[in-house]
Amino acid sequence: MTTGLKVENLTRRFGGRDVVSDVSLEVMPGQVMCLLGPSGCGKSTTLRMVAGVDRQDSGRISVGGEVVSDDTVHLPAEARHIGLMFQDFALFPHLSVFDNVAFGLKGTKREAMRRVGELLERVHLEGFETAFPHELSGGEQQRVALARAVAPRPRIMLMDEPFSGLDNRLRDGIRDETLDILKDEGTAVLLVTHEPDEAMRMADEIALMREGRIVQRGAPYNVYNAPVDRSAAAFFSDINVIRGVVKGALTDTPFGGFLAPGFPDGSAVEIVIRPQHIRIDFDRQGRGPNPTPEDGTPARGTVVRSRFMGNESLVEFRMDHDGSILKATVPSVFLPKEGMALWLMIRRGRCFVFRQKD
Ligand SMILES: Nc1ncnc2c1ncn2[C@@H]1O[C@H](COP(=O)(O)OP(=O)(O)OP(=O)(O)O)[C@@H](O)[C@H]1O
Repeated sequence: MTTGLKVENLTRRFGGRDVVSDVSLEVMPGQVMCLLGPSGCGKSTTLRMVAGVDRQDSGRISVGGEVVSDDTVHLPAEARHIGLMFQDFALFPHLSVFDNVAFGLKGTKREAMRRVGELLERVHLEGFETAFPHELSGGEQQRVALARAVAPRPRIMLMDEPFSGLDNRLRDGIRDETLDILKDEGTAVLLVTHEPDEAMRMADEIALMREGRIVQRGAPYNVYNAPVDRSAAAFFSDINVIRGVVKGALTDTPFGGFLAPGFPDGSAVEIVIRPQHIRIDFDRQGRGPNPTPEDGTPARGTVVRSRFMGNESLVEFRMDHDGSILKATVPSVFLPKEGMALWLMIRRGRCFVFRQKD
């Protein structure tokens, strides 16, 4: 039994298509789980079923150890002890800040005043009690929405892209503030986002979704550093792909051999490398650095384009050996001229080898 949220084998069909397919997950109190995936992969549909505004075709949802929806039971949204925060967080425009936050509270007026006061202080909006939503900035409205959602002490908080309406400058602060409050309250949080950065920043655990299924689950560090396949790797950053065929547990490429453990001889594989794991070295009269076990053999390319991205520079190369394009990022400023020849090496410990799919 879990005191948080438990979802078992949830499936939802629209027009004969499984939009959510056999999704299971568990979120403990005080934990943040992010459903991360591209548009249309079924994240919001999953959340809507948990919220109780849509019903699954099969599967079970439990909150605090109590079944709230399965084949026989189906509690309405308001009986599930769930808080909601969506992108269009829609405060009640005709109610003051105080009344918005107090809206879902039961109990005496005194208790409500204490709870609202405590939360407005927590979101740095003390003194705004009598203001109306239209008098507040977007960030302030969002903080009222947070206070309102948290006020009745829901066991579960469901959030669907809750910060996407805010500009970047506000967003980071409000994300952190929201996390702190939800952790303090011990709420189990299920958050939907299509932005990997948001998921990495907020989640204790990421569930990566694709075409209605969870394809990978784990701590942000693990999902980023041990993707299950090429698409999972590509979801988090640009990637480079080098193809090859396994021979004697090694894949031979212009960058030297790559270990391909577990792949039989003759397997077509792809070696996936993130741009930050390519090492760049200078050309010394047509010669590059010596091969090393960590970085393999250097291969030469010429700069096609280089761009400054803020905290790093992105350099694109056309490789001498096959004309393919490889992308490398370098911390800070490195903007070599177009046409310059440089040598590239690939960090062996940081690349992934997958079976070639197409
Ligand atoms: N009520 C519905 N009737 C028919 N199809 C639906 C319905 N609701 C969702 N879908 C379809 O289910 C799929 C998944 O939609 P969903 O909104 O869950 O995706 P999502 O991952 O949340 O995407 P986004 O980030 O764009 O909101 C989509 O193809 C959508 O068109």
